Amino acid sequence: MNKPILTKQPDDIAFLQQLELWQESGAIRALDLALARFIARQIPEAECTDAVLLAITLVSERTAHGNVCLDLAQARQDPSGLLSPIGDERLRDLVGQQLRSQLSACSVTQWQAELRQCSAVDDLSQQSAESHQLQDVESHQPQDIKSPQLHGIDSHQPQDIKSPQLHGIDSHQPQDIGRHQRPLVLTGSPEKPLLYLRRYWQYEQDVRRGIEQRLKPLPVSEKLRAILDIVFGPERDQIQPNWQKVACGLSARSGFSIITGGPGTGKTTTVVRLLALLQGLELAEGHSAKVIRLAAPTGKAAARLNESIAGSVHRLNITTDQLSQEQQALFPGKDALNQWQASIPTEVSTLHRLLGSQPNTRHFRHNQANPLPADIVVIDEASMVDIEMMAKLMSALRPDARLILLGDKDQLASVEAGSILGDLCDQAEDGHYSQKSCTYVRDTTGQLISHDYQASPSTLKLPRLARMISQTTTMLRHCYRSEGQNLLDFAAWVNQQGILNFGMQGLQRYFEPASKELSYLDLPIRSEGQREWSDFNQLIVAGYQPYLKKLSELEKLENSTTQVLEQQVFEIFRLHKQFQLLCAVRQGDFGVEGLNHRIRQLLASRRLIPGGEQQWYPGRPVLITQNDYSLKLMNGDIGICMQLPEEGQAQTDTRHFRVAFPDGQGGIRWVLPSRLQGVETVFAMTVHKSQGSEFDHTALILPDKVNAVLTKELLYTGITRSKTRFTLIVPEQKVLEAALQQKISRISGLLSE
Ligand SMILES: Nc1ncnc2c1ncn2[C@@H]1O[C@H](COP(=O)(O)OP(=O)(O)OP(=O)(O)O)[C@@H](O)[C@H]1O
Repeated sequence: MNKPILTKQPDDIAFLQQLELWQESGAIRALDLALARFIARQIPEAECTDAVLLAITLVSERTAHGNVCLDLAQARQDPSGLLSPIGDERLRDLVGQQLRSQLSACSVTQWQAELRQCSAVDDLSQQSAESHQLQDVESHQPQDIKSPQLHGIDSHQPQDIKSPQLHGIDSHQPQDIGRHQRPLVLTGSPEKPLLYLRRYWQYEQDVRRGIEQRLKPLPVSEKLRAILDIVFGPERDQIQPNWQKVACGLSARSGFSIITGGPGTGKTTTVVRLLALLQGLELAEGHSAKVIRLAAPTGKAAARLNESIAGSVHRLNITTDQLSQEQQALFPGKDALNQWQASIPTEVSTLHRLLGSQPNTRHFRHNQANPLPADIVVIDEASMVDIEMMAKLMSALRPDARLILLGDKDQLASVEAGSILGDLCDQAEDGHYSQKSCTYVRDTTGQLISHDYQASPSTLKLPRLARMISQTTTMLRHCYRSEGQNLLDFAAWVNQQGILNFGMQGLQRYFEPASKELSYLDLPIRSEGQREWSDFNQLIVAGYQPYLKKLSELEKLENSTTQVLEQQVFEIFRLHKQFQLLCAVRQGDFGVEGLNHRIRQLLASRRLIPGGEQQWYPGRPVLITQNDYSLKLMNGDIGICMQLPEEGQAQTDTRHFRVAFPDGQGGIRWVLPSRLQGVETVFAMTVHKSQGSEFDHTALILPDKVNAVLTKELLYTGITRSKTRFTLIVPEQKVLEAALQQKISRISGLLSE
């Protein structure tokens, strides 16, 4: 049955003209409009309703803001969060009013019905759970999603949307678009209908499948308790339950597990003990050790885990005389213990490197066809992993490989779409452990999970997958850090949105009287509307002076050996890590761009760095913004420009700039500035970019206007980048108040029934 070939021109469609205005106002991207136009060309006129085009535009626009899909009911009920903020007030009102009138023009039921009728939409919403499952399997066939044409739409490259291949679809009959090639997927329940761009739907399916196939409880050896006792040593603290032990027990019986917790709760310590437990179980049974791979989403996070995991493995040091006779029988002799300890890896790579990223493609060397040769994979800082990367990781794992995710669920979600760790840990606070899990934990770890964390009637209301994931998730609840307690208490207050109960007085409690750990700076407006920056300047100079002073000594170094030089450079990096200014936004006087400029001028005026406008100068700290495999530099790495004597010519005056980067293996990598492509000055850094890093003292400056990116998660992430001191810089108190009340809400269907 052939439908007529289309003759309509998108320019004839009044709603598309309205969308042009939306794009000009900044409410949607050119890409969102291009997608709506493209699909309008492909589908019969009768299907091309305003409601359909609106849904396409919104789902595309929402993914740019971190959402995996569009919840139609929620969009209709609360349109305030839809579309990007519009600067021009008149346009804001006009576009807002147009959006509201479009949304109120049809009910959610009608909206779904029109989408179902549309040949660009693959309707999975009415399928039974069983056929849904079948669909998952079917849709996994490579031709569904791997065709370059569809990657064109999905990968959001406008030029691909106009690719001849896609026009090819246009010039043929639209009904020829196979169901599995339709660019949109409608799913969810009648109460929560979800519309996806197919690529994101597929990613979510891959992640779900990867988790589900690992949730079946694994057999657990009866030696578990004995080995766990060796790994943890004699119980010193009386905190009950010891959540670290609970985490090891729950993770040991599942192919998928999550260990979450705030700063200093012992995530790294616990994962080292867990890996020791898993390897110990293998070795005690006479099997060979498992292949373990450790990874983190950025170079910086990988380097930090590298450091802390090496320390934790070292502290694990188990000796024969510590063991009882029964325990010695499991690991007879020093060699067996050495072999056990050596089986725990300390090398951490980035996730991209682990999967084998290939230049200029979204594909990785390791995938379903060429799985990663690993039995156990640990991913740290998992909150930073977006849905695409998680899906690629799941596809690259062997079906029998264990996956362990570590991270702080309360931190900012990934920059790209998805908030996987947050979604998976949504219920972690309350535990929801079943009776079976509690009995298992008691029998294998000796820990008693109190009633507060056991399953309750509310557990039954959770989706099935959420209930299952709760049984393999542990939230570490005790902080073992000896310093910065006041700072962590404040972070917890921000995270729990204390402002809703205690107002701003609740916040003052932490800052008054000013403690060494927490300080508060405002930037009052003095004369002629000018702000008073003197306290800020003092803070910045005090923060950056130590490393810059040390750097100036370096320039005077002559005849030094490489070793001495490197020691000096490490000292410069140590001093540099003492302080970091963080910003919430990029643009404006209070954003990264304005503040980098201001700080450069300030430091030059104090003769701490050279004046002038040259791009490179000694003391310039830089952040790598894109992976560069040839230089072995990863997104997030920080380097410092230095002026050094040329190697072998120390006594001459020939001096050159080099950018120094710690190589993560105890050495320094020197790079010519001209070779660095994606770098930016980092006197000021966004909170997003600071994820995975830690500094002794961080100062977080807020902008002077309320902004959608200001959320409690952003504040929490900024505060927890500090080890010992935190300074909050607030030009306008109402902006802080708004940020404390705002929560990130990202739409996904990961845990939907
Ligand atoms: N059970 C414990 N008993 C005593 N000290 C502990 C315990 N667990 C962790 N620690 C100590 O607490 C500190 C923080 O531990 P760890 O680095 O494992 O935490 P983390 O959650 O990974 O921290 P971060 O948030 O900084 O990544 C370390 O000094 C560690 O030695």
